Amino acid sequence: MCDMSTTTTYTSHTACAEEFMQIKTLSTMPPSPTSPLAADTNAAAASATYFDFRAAQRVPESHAWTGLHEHEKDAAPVVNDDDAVPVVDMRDGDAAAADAAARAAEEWGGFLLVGHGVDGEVLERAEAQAARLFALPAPEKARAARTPATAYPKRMWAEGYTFTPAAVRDEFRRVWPDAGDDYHRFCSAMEDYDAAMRSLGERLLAVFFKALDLAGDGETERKIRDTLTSTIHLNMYPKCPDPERAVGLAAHTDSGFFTFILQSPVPGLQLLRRRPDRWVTVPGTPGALIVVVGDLFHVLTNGRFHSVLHRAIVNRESDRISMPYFLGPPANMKVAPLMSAGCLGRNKAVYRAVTWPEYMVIRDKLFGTSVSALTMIHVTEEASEES
Ligand SMILES: O=C(O)CCC(=O)C(=O)O
Ligand SMILES: [Fe+2]
Repeated sequence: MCDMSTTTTYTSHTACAEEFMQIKTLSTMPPSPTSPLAADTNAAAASATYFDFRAAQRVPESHAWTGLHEHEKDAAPVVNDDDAVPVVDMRDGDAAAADAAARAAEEWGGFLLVGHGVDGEVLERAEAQAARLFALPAPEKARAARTPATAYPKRMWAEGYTFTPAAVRDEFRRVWPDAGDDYHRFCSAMEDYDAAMRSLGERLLAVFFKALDLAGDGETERKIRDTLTSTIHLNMYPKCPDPERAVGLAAHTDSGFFTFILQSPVPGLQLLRRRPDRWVTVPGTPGALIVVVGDLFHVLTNGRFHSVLHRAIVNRESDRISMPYFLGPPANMKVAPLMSAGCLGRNKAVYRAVTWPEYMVIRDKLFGTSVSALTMIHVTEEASEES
């Protein structure tokens, strides 16, 4: 539990009110893969539950999902119509990038980020090292692997790791106890990836603040920027003999502020586009990073930026690796709508202040239902009038 006496709030929050449009949740939200707070990397458990995807000739019942492809657009990446995933180019200049980011975060909750200036060599090395890790023999790589989420009725077609960047050297000594060259190469690639993503996160935060017309509020921005916490996922979705029956990662929203996803050129990430609801595949764009808005950013922006349901599908031909980098607040920080966030016509905060751990408790309780945890911290008009 967190000590409320040390809890601080980003802003005071008076309200912005307008009915929050509840996202139609198609599936449940995972308690663990998207939460830095619930990562279980228990070595014995991971080894005991290891499933050998490479040997699988078919998708067993334990991994067979139904109702996965119930939407109009499940097919190939869409590149040139209304369902083309928006692109934000940081080379376009602050104002244009902020405009594009605002539109994308409002309408989609995610976008492709290009012109971000991150050294391609850092990204390639991180990806190559992740691929080397996944190529290790099962007993070795399983020692630091995440255990499959048991809350789901079925297992996903994926394996992976969850760690905070500061813990990478401790965590991966379990895979490489001799701390030899492979270990050092891996760790330094992850540390460089962390440094690059953190600094990009700080730059994107400035773009978002401009997008929200908050560029003048340097103090709040600084407070958020200086306390950002981060978590890395390494996800591997092996090629699958029957991709229609399997899911790489079930539909969920990320719980923190925002996520950068480095994906190999093999596409697989889908964003839920709303009204009418349909899944849109994000194209595998070399050099681009995918940005996904999370629930606590949805709260911070009073629902103006939209936390997007997303999922990963698998395919028959190729393995796919993704490396999400999650940014969020520290555990003791209360997150509340920013008072002046140009709240889409709202003049009241529609969410109450929560810390990340408090929010995760609510999310976990709702797991398996179709109710979004955001609705549980939604403030009714009466309640906000009283406060
Ligand atoms: O693999 C992907 O592209 C998505 C991963 C993801 O959404 C997550 O780890 O939360
Ligand atoms: Fe996610």
